[in-house]
Amino acid sequence: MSSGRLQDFVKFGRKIIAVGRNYRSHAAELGNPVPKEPLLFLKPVSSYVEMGGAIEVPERVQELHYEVELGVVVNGSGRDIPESSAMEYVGGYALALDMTSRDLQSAAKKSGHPWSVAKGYDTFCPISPFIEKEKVNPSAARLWLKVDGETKQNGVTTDMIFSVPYLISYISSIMTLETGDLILTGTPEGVGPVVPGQVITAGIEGVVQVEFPVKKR
Ligand SMILES: O=C(O)/C=C/C(=O)CC(=O)C(=O)O
Ligand SMILES: [Mg+2]
Repeated sequence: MSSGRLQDFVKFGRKIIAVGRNYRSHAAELGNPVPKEPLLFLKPVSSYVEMGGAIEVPERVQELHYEVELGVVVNGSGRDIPESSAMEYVGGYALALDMTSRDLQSAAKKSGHPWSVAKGYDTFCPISPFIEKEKVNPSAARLWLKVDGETKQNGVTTDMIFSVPYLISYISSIMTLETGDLILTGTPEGVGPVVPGQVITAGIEGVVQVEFPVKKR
Protein backbone atom coordinates (compact mmCIF):
# COMPACT_ATOMS: atom_id res chain seq x y z
CA MET A 1 0.00 0.00 0.00
CA SER A 2 1.39 3.41 -0.92
CA SER A 3 2.36 5.86 1.77
CA GLY A 4 -0.21 8.28 0.35
CA ARG A 5 -2.98 5.93 1.31
CA LEU A 6 -1.40 5.17 4.65
CA GLN A 7 -1.66 8.85 5.45
CA ASP A 8 -5.40 8.48 4.95
CA PHE A 9 -5.62 5.84 7.67
CA VAL A 10 -8.60 7.64 9.17
CA LYS A 11 -10.61 6.85 6.04
CA PHE A 12 -9.14 3.45 5.16
CA GLY A 13 -8.13 1.88 8.48
CA ARG A 14 -10.39 -0.91 9.57
CA LYS A 15 -9.80 -1.10 13.31
CA ILE A 16 -8.96 1.04 16.30
CA ILE A 17 -7.46 -1.29 18.89
CA ALA A 18 -7.09 0.40 22.26
CA VAL A 19 -5.00 -0.63 25.24
CA GLY A 20 -6.26 0.15 28.74
CA ARG A 21 -4.35 0.68 31.99
CA ASN A 22 -0.95 0.76 30.25
CA TYR A 23 0.49 3.31 32.69
CA ARG A 24 0.76 2.51 36.40
CA SER A 25 -0.08 6.15 37.23
CA HIS A 26 -3.41 5.99 35.38
CA ALA A 27 -4.36 2.56 36.73
CA ALA A 28 -3.69 3.92 40.23
CA GLU A 29 -5.68 7.15 39.81
CA LEU A 30 -8.82 5.15 38.94
CA GLY A 31 -8.12 2.55 41.64
CA ASN A 32 -7.49 -0.28 39.17
CA PRO A 33 -4.95 -3.10 39.43
CA VAL A 34 -1.96 -3.09 37.05
CA PRO A 35 -2.73 -5.62 34.29
CA LYS A 36 -0.57 -8.72 33.86
CA GLU A 37 -1.24 -8.74 30.12
CA PRO A 38 -2.52 -5.97 27.83
CA LEU A 39 -6.17 -5.05 28.38
CA LEU A 40 -7.68 -4.55 24.91
CA PHE A 41 -10.88 -3.03 23.62
CA LEU A 42 -12.04 -1.80 20.20
CA LYS A 43 -13.34 1.60 19.17
CA PRO A 44 -15.30 2.03 15.92
CA VAL A 45 -13.63 3.96 13.08
CA SER A 46 -16.80 6.08 13.02
CA SER A 47 -15.53 7.63 16.27
CA TYR A 48 -12.73 9.47 14.42
CA VAL A 49 -12.91 13.25 14.26
CA GLU A 50 -10.16 15.20 12.54
CA MET A 51 -8.89 18.73 13.23
CA GLY A 52 -11.54 21.26 12.29
CA GLY A 53 -14.24 19.11 13.87
CA ALA A 54 -15.56 19.15 17.43
CA ILE A 55 -15.91 16.64 20.23
CA GLU A 56 -19.61 16.10 20.85
CA VAL A 57 -21.10 15.38 24.26
CA PRO A 58 -24.14 13.12 23.79
CA GLU A 59 -27.28 13.84 25.83
CA ARG A 60 -26.89 10.55 27.72
CA VAL A 61 -23.31 11.23 28.85
CA GLN A 62 -22.93 12.91 32.25
CA GLU A 63 -19.13 12.76 32.61
CA LEU A 64 -17.01 12.86 29.45
CA HIS A 65 -13.29 12.33 30.11
CA TYR A 66 -10.27 13.09 27.89
CA GLU A 67 -7.38 10.59 27.64
CA VAL A 68 -4.35 11.64 25.58
CA GLU A 69 -2.62 8.70 23.87
CA LEU A 70 0.10 7.85 21.37
CA GLY A 71 -1.48 6.17 18.34
CA VAL A 72 0.52 3.71 16.26
CA VAL A 73 -0.52 3.48 12.60
CA VAL A 74 0.00 -0.01 11.19
CA ASN A 75 1.59 -0.60 7.80
CA GLY A 76 1.40 -4.15 6.43
CA SER A 77 -0.71 -7.15 7.21
CA GLY A 78 0.51 -9.52 9.88
CA ARG A 79 -0.49 -12.13 12.39
CA ASP A 80 1.63 -13.76 15.07
CA ILE A 81 4.26 -11.05 14.55
CA PRO A 82 7.37 -11.66 16.67
CA GLU A 83 8.31 -8.78 18.97
CA SER A 84 11.72 -8.68 17.25
CA SER A 85 10.20 -7.64 13.90
CA ALA A 86 7.18 -5.72 15.24
CA MET A 87 8.57 -2.26 14.44
CA GLU A 88 8.60 -3.17 10.73
CA TYR A 89 4.79 -2.98 10.90
CA VAL A 90 4.79 0.61 12.19
CA GLY A 91 3.90 2.94 9.34
CA GLY A 92 3.81 6.07 11.47
CA TYR A 93 2.06 7.63 14.42
CA ALA A 94 -0.80 9.93 15.40
CA LEU A 95 -1.84 11.72 18.55
CA ALA A 96 -5.29 10.59 19.64
CA LEU A 97 -7.76 11.26 22.41
CA ASP A 98 -9.57 8.21 23.76
CA MET A 99 -12.70 10.11 24.80
CA THR A 100 -14.57 8.11 27.42
CA SER A 101 -17.94 8.42 29.08
CA ARG A 102 -16.67 7.64 32.58
CA ASP A 103 -20.19 7.36 33.99
CA LEU A 104 -21.29 4.82 31.36
CA GLN A 105 -17.98 2.97 31.74
CA SER A 106 -18.39 2.74 35.52
CA ALA A 107 -21.92 1.39 35.09
CA ALA A 108 -20.68 -1.13 32.49
CA LYS A 109 -17.87 -2.25 34.80
CA LYS A 110 -20.35 -2.83 37.64
CA SER A 111 -22.60 -4.95 35.40
CA GLY A 112 -19.73 -6.81 33.73
CA HIS A 113 -20.66 -5.28 30.38
CA PRO A 114 -18.26 -4.20 27.60
CA TRP A 115 -17.00 -0.62 27.21
CA SER A 116 -18.18 -0.21 23.60
CA VAL A 117 -20.85 2.38 24.40
CA ALA A 118 -18.69 4.35 26.85
CA LYS A 119 -15.84 4.54 24.32
CA GLY A 120 -17.63 4.30 20.98
CA TYR A 121 -19.78 7.37 20.32
CA ASP A 122 -19.15 9.46 17.20
CA THR A 123 -16.28 11.96 17.81
CA PHE A 124 -14.85 9.91 20.70
CA CYS A 125 -11.55 9.48 18.83
CA PRO A 126 -10.19 12.94 17.97
CA ILE A 127 -7.06 12.40 15.90
CA SER A 128 -4.05 14.34 14.61
CA PRO A 129 -2.80 14.15 11.04
CA PHE A 130 -0.55 11.19 10.21
CA ILE A 131 2.98 11.58 11.61
CA GLU A 132 5.93 10.02 9.82
CA LYS A 133 7.62 7.18 11.66
CA GLU A 134 11.00 8.91 11.90
CA LYS A 135 9.53 11.84 13.84
CA VAL A 136 8.54 9.91 16.98
CA ASN A 137 10.51 7.80 19.43
CA PRO A 138 7.71 5.55 20.74
CA SER A 139 9.60 4.76 23.94
CA ALA A 140 10.37 8.40 24.84
CA ALA A 141 7.58 10.60 23.51
CA ARG A 142 6.16 13.25 25.83
CA LEU A 143 2.37 13.53 25.65
CA TRP A 144 0.54 16.53 27.02
CA LEU A 145 -3.03 17.77 27.21
CA LYS A 146 -4.56 21.07 28.32
CA VAL A 147 -8.16 22.12 28.90
CA ASP A 148 -8.75 25.83 28.29
CA GLY A 149 -4.98 26.33 28.47
CA GLU A 150 -4.54 24.55 31.82
CA THR A 151 -2.25 21.50 31.83
CA LYS A 152 -4.08 18.33 32.84
CA GLN A 153 -1.88 15.52 31.46
CA ASN A 154 1.88 15.39 30.97
CA GLY A 155 3.39 11.94 30.66
CA VAL A 156 6.09 10.08 28.80
CA THR A 157 5.72 6.84 26.86
CA THR A 158 8.80 5.49 28.66
CA ASP A 159 6.35 4.77 31.49
CA MET A 160 4.20 2.39 29.44
CA ILE A 161 3.89 -1.03 31.05
CA PHE A 162 3.77 -2.78 27.65
CA SER A 163 6.00 -1.34 24.88
CA VAL A 164 4.89 -0.69 21.31
CA PRO A 165 6.70 -3.79 19.91
CA TYR A 166 5.21 -5.96 22.67
CA LEU A 167 1.72 -4.61 21.95
CA ILE A 168 2.03 -5.23 18.20
CA SER A 169 3.17 -8.78 18.82
CA TYR A 170 0.46 -9.41 21.43
CA ILE A 171 -2.40 -7.93 19.40
CA SER A 172 -1.35 -9.81 16.26
CA SER A 173 -1.50 -13.06 18.22
CA ILE A 174 -5.26 -12.40 18.54
CA MET A 175 -6.32 -10.53 15.39
CA THR A 176 -4.61 -9.84 12.08
CA LEU A 177 -3.19 -6.33 11.97
CA GLU A 178 -3.85 -4.52 8.70
CA THR A 179 -2.58 -1.37 7.03
CA GLY A 180 -4.26 1.70 8.46
CA ASP A 181 -5.25 0.09 11.75
CA LEU A 182 -4.58 2.34 14.72
CA ILE A 183 -3.31 1.10 18.07
CA LEU A 184 -4.10 3.43 20.98
CA THR A 185 -1.41 2.73 23.53
CA GLY A 186 -3.12 3.91 26.72
CA THR A 187 -3.15 7.14 28.68
CA PRO A 188 -0.92 8.49 31.45
CA GLU A 189 -2.37 9.99 34.64
CA GLY A 190 -4.43 13.16 34.81
CA VAL A 191 -7.65 12.14 33.05
CA GLY A 192 -10.67 14.25 33.87
CA PRO A 193 -13.92 15.77 32.66
CA VAL A 194 -14.71 18.29 29.94
CA VAL A 195 -17.97 20.10 29.23
CA PRO A 196 -19.40 21.91 26.22
CA GLY A 197 -17.74 25.28 25.66
CA GLN A 198 -14.28 24.09 26.70
CA VAL A 199 -11.36 23.59 24.31
CA ILE A 200 -8.86 20.74 24.47
CA THR A 201 -5.33 21.20 23.14
CA ALA A 202 -2.93 18.27 23.15
CA GLY A 203 0.31 17.21 21.60
CA ILE A 204 3.42 15.15 21.32
CA GLU A 205 6.18 17.50 22.48
CA GLY A 206 8.11 18.89 19.55
CA VAL A 207 6.11 16.91 16.99
CA VAL A 208 2.42 17.77 16.71
CA GLN A 209 -0.32 19.81 18.36
CA VAL A 210 -4.09 19.46 17.99
CA GLU A 211 -7.06 21.52 19.15
CA PHE A 212 -10.66 20.38 19.54
CA PRO A 213 -13.60 22.37 20.89
CA VAL A 214 -16.18 20.51 22.97
CA LYS A 215 -19.84 21.00 22.16
CA LYS A 216 -23.24 19.43 22.84
CA ARG A 217 -24.35 16.77 20.37
O1 LIG B 1 -10.64 0.71 34.21
C1 LIG B 1 -11.08 1.83 34.16
O2 LIG B 1 -11.81 2.28 35.02
C2 LIG B 1 -10.81 2.69 33.01
C3 LIG B 1 -9.91 2.32 32.13
C4 LIG B 1 -9.73 2.97 30.85
O3 LIG B 1 -10.55 3.76 30.37
C5 LIG B 1 -8.55 2.51 30.17
C6 LIG B 1 -8.00 3.34 29.09
O4 LIG B 1 -8.63 3.63 28.10
C7 LIG B 1 -6.60 3.76 29.22
O5 LIG B 1 -5.93 3.40 30.19
O6 LIG B 1 -6.13 4.47 28.33
MG1 LIG C 1 -7.59 5.02 26.86
